[in-house]
Amino acid sequence: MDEFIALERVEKVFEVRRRTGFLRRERREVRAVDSLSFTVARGEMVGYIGPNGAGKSTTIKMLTGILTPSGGRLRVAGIDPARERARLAHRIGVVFGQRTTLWWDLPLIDSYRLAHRMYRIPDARYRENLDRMVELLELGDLLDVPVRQLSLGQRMRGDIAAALLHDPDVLYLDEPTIGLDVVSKAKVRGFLREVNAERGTTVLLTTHDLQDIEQLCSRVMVIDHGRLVYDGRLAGLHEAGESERTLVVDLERELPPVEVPAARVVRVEGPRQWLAFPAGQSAAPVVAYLAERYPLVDLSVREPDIEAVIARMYAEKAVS
Ligand SMILES: Nc1ncnc2c1ncn2[C@@H]1O[C@H](COP(=O)(O)OP(=O)(O)OP(=O)(O)O)[C@@H](O)[C@H]1O
Repeated sequence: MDEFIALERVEKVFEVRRRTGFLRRERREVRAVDSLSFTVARGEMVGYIGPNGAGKSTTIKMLTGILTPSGGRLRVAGIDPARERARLAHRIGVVFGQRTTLWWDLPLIDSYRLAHRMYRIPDARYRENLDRMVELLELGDLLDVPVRQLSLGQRMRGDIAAALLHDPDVLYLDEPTIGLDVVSKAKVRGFLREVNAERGTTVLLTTHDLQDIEQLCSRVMVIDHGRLVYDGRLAGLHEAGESERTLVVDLERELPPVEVPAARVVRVEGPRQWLAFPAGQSAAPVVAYLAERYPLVDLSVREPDIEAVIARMYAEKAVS
């Protein structure tokens, strides 16, 4: 397999100083990315998802060379991004849904002319690419409009075109459909599918919208606390099953597994028992039932792990 993006035990540790008193400061390490390994083949479209603070942006920043890893080995198109950021820039395109790389006060076309010069795109290729983008992203009427006057959906299409004019081999998309209406989302997704099929562009997509993944990516990676917790087909996440929460109960003494409707004992350790129950259901009836019949000392509820959460989110999306 042609490994276009390769990470081997990549780490990123931030040192943060926190004020803990009038003159006291505490140093703390945040392990944003922790021994992360994966490869992406040329032409793959991969979803990269996880909860807030999971380490997604940090990964993308290392892949573009903005941040240097604290450890491990990272390559994009055979290039070490942190060492050869300028050379890599010609091979990658980046789109941030929350920020624009376009010139705010200038007509859209001026940002493209600048990219033409900056990336030294051959004239014929520039014209060809621009024409194709204008056609596919319906930018014709927008080229002479100052960027600040564009709607969010128009601006996003403008940004995506800007990221692709220099024929990058890989495209990083960070929330490309955030805030867009249904029609604009469909346009952006349709275009990305087209670009991937037509040019074989490798795409790494970060999103909180699982429909982006569903419609674009055959593979999804889930990151949590800087670690890869799932890598496979989206259907696999789906099949990860009905997610469950866990009620941990401490009884006065060791007892046989408790019997509670709509919950089942999954583990017993001395007087402590673990009960799984559907995540969508309140813990209150289970707790009330237990409290009435068993000598309870303490209890706590554990949320499902990220895979299960994402499986459930996906299941809900699929139904709605
Ligand atoms: N420059 C920094 N200095 C210190 N800590 C940082 C820095 N950048 C990120 N972090 C921390 O690293 C962790 C991972 O952050 P990151 O932005 O990569 O997460 P994310 O998955 O992109 O989250 P979100 O979905 O909210 O954008 C977080 O705990 C964050 O607070």
